[in-house]
Amino acid sequence: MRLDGVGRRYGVRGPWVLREVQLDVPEGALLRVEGTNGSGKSTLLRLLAGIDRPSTGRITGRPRSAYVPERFPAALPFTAAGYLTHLGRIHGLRGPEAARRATEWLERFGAAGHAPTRMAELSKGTSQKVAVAQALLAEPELLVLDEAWTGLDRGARDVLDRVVAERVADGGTVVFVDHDPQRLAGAADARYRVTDGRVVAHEESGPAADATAVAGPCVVIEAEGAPRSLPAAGAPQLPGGPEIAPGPDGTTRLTVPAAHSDALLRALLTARPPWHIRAVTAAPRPHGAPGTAPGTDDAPAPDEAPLP
Ligand SMILES: Nc1ncnc2c1ncn2[C@@H]1O[C@H](COP(=O)(O)OP(=O)(O)OP(=O)(O)O)[C@@H](O)[C@H]1O
Repeated sequence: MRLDGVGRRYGVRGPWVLREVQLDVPEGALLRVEGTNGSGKSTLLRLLAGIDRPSTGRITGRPRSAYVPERFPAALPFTAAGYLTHLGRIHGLRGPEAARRATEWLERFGAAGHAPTRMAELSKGTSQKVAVAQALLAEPELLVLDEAWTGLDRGARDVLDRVVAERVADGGTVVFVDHDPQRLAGAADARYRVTDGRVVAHEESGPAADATAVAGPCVVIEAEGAPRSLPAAGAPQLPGGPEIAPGPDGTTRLTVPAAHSDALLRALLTARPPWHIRAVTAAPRPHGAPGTAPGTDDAPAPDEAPLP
């Protein structure tokens, strides 16, 4: 999909919220959109999802899209399962298949018990699970998530992380906004910032950053996944060649120079089956420094401080 000279303003005399936006949205990519409150992120996402039209410019090549809005209209005259089944039918699914998928998604997000609850009576979090499920029902080629994690409990947030990784691994595209800078940390293929009505790409770290990375700080990733999908000791074929050791509670601890942590997180999230990231922490000493042997049992505990 391509946005060419796209602008959007609300009302013929309203200020331009977006101006001259040039953006390529490739297949099989995860794109993060950032910006301050009111900068126009939701406006951009609505245009991408096709539920709003540009005031000027063109959008071409739109794939089959689904959207989780920032505010979901919860007071609808349906039960949770009834609403999802209804939407599944609108998306062209046959009744039984729509009902099956509705149940499946509610189960996956831990909301199966609320299938017969009327939408107006759902808690905010459960209502948000329905909002996410409605977007996933029809397996969209482009999934647009506007703060979709907000209000979800931890289990459901983790499920949504995995679902995003699965969609991208299957060749779909996901565009998301989230207030948590650690959301899907390192997994995004590109990050864009909406600022002064423009959509600008974030600069990625270049080769110079990589050159100094090995001597720099480390990151410890605690993850859960299929142990046989990673080698038992050092893994040069993984980004950054992480040191690998058993972590707490059956997790695996991967220690990698900070400059490679984004790429490693992406590799884990898009592995088949995807790994579940339990924690990402800064390591106290440089990777490979004498006595630190990151990831081994006698290594000093990593700092608990979250990464910046
Ligand atoms: N339907 C609308 N009618 C009029 N103005 C609107 C409408 N939607 C958004 N705006 C205005 O467009 C600007 C950008 O809003 P938008 O919701 O896109 O920003 P945002 O970056 O998503 O903000 P936030 O981080 O607070 O969610 C704001 O000034 C907002 O008031």
